Amino acid sequence: MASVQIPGIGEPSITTAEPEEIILPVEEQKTSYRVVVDVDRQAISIVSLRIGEIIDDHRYIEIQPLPEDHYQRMGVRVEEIDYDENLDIHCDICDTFYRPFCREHPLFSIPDKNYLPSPILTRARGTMPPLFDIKKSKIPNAGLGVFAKMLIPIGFVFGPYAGARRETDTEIKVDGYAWEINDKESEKKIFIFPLKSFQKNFYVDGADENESNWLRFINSPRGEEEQKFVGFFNSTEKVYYRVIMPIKAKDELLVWYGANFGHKLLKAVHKTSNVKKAKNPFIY
Ligand SMILES: C[S@@+](CC[C@H](N)C(=O)[O-])C[C@H]1O[C@@H](n2cnc3c(N)ncnc32)[C@H](O)[C@@H]1O
Repeated sequence: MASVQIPGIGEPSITTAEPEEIILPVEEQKTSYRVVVDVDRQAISIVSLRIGEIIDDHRYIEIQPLPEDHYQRMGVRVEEIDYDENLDIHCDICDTFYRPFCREHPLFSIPDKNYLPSPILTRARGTMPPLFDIKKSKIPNAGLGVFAKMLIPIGFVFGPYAGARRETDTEIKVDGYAWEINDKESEKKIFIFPLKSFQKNFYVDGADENESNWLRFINSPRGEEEQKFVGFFNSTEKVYYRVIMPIKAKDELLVWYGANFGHKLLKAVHKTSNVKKAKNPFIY
């Protein structure tokens, strides 16, 4: 799976922190690291193995080895008092803050499927990784939705959301397919690393299936119990979707659309707005 990368390792735009200099005791220098799915926790994890030690393949499904220098660039723990929403992430599994992200439970990016232009398959459908199906949503009147074919663990990241760039909202013709990228006061909880300001607001509009990718088929949850997936920005001004609770095979993927549109949709369609506020800087 050479094309799969851990954000911050393969993609410096997400986490470009200078590594803290960590001097390991001689014993620990003989350690090797593996990126795995931890089947018990249903999450992406890193396991460390001493020389000669064998991975517990009842509990872990190995994805790829992790070079020592990459491991050293992963996050360090920060106290809640030092927490900076622009630099740090809250790991939901450890319930601890890390800069820039958790050393044991990193994010793991799953790329879109390569799309070969075709008259019978739109770009949006053709970019969907083989882990999913598109079919009628289980939410009444919500149209199509995306369903998992297998367990999707905590820590998987999909994206970026693809679409046509729109400079103003008046250019958006269909409601519900455009992400607004901005740095307004009201949308402060954006993960920006390194710190920088966006030049101006713009929109990524996925309404057209031939200008977007499969993420445009993902619906919004009706309440907290359905919220397993969140959208977040990074310094590349792109929107990614991140799994925060395991998604079981056959479950529909539902992503919280953000404070503005998400609540508007819930109020308009389901007469509720019961979605949890989380302390993660990626969630806004
Ligand atoms: C990003 S699209 C999702 C894909 C869409 N269902 C389709 O078939 O193309 C967002 C639109 O889906 C519908 N939708 C998403 N979540 C919904 C929900 N919880 N309840 C009702 N409609 C929803 C709304 O029409 C919304 O504008």
